[in-house]
Amino acid sequence: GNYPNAPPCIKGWIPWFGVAFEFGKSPLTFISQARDKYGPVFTVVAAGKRLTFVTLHEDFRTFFMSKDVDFEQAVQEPVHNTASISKESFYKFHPACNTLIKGRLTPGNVAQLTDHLCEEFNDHLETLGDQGSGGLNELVRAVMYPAVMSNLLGKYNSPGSPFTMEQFKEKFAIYDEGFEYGSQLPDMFLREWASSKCWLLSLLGNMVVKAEDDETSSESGNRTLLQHLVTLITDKFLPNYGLLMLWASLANGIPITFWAVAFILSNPTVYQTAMEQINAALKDQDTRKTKVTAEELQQMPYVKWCILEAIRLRAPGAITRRVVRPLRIQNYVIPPGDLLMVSPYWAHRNPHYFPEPEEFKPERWEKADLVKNVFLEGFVAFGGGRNQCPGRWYAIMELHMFAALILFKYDVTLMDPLPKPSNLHLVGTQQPETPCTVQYRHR
Ligand code: HEM
Repeated sequence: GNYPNAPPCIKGWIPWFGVAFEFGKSPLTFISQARDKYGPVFTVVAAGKRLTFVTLHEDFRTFFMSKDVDFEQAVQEPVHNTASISKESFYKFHPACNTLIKGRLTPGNVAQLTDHLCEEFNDHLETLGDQGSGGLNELVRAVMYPAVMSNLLGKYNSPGSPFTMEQFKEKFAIYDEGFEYGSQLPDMFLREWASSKCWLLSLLGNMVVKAEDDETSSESGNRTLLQHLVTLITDKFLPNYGLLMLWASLANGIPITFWAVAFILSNPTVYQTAMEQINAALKDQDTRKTKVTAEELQQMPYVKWCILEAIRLRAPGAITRRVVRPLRIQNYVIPPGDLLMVSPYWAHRNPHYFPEPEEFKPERWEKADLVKNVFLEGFVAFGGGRNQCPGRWYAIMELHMFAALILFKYDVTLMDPLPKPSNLHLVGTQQPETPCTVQYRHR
């Protein structure tokens, strides 16, 4: 129409539906093929939406910093579909929500959550017993779901509560699995997904009541994220915001933990180097009641490199902004209304920034100034700008802690080859395509 300088546009032959089918089958592969064919900036029309992909690193600054793009306007509809929060409420509360979480999870505040998280991980790891075998993905979830929930949101399972952890694992898995479709489609097309969402919303309703009760008794320094949220959100959507926060805190962190442990175990020299550091830092510790402090984590920089390398290789498929005014990128003008997309997954496969990009090479992180919390150039797993992931310092600490603890306490062996990542999803990180069994024995 009025934008002759718009980027090349990929449309399907069925009007409106566009390339939704082809795109939906394997969006990650589709993006890289489209880039090869159409160049670094291109628009995909899928299910009535225009998604404009920006693939050159030099344009990422514009994506993160331009005043002509907007985060809230890009995610409002998906937020409505996935957490049933009204448009008015979202625009009213979201900016303060983001500021709140960012403020609660600064590197300094994260250090104060470390001891409690370690206790939780230790206790849940102990329930594995002396030896056994099982799916690594299931193992990671069984330990991390309850531990991270309790660490960030407070204990939810008040005695006599009808919500069990087993049910939670099942409902959350369905909700997370369908999150991408759920963000696009009305509930009526997705019965089972919608019912899991309802279950989770009542759980959050229950946790909010508990957080409000405990609010009066806890000192401000010890409040959980949920208790802070309770004082911020003053409308009826409080549990819904709780659900979003819960999803954000588990959806990427936990699958990437799986990948981090799997990468370490599948690579003998990496494993050996990591174990030397873990054993040196924790040498006199009890393997049954292991306490890893923030200082001890700092003595295991190689393990942290492994974590960052796993995050690099399994970064979210896409992040998004809404174009609100005509936006110049390369020689194109992107029309307002487009969803602007960056794929961290593909950005991290650019050999200019990450030589041998498909290789798991923790040493590449030696060059990053991690003490000053600076990542490697070209690393965008946590997004950027005002809406950069506020949980990133927590995420790194959590993954670092989990890897150190499980490897110190247990001798773990992979029984299956390292799975391939599934490329079914664009939102969030990739799940393993095949099961991955481990054998473990308490040290
Ligand atoms: C390795 C794990 C994680 C990865 C790769 C990740 C990645 C991301 C990305 C890419 C975004 C969007 C940023 C943008 O659009 O610029 C985001 C947003 C967010 N993340 Fe994370 N994240 C992780 C872990 C966590 C954890 C553990 C928490 C909570 C403690 C968390 C809380 C959030 C929240 C609340 C938002 C929304 C921010 C907003 O509404 O402005 N994330 N994350």
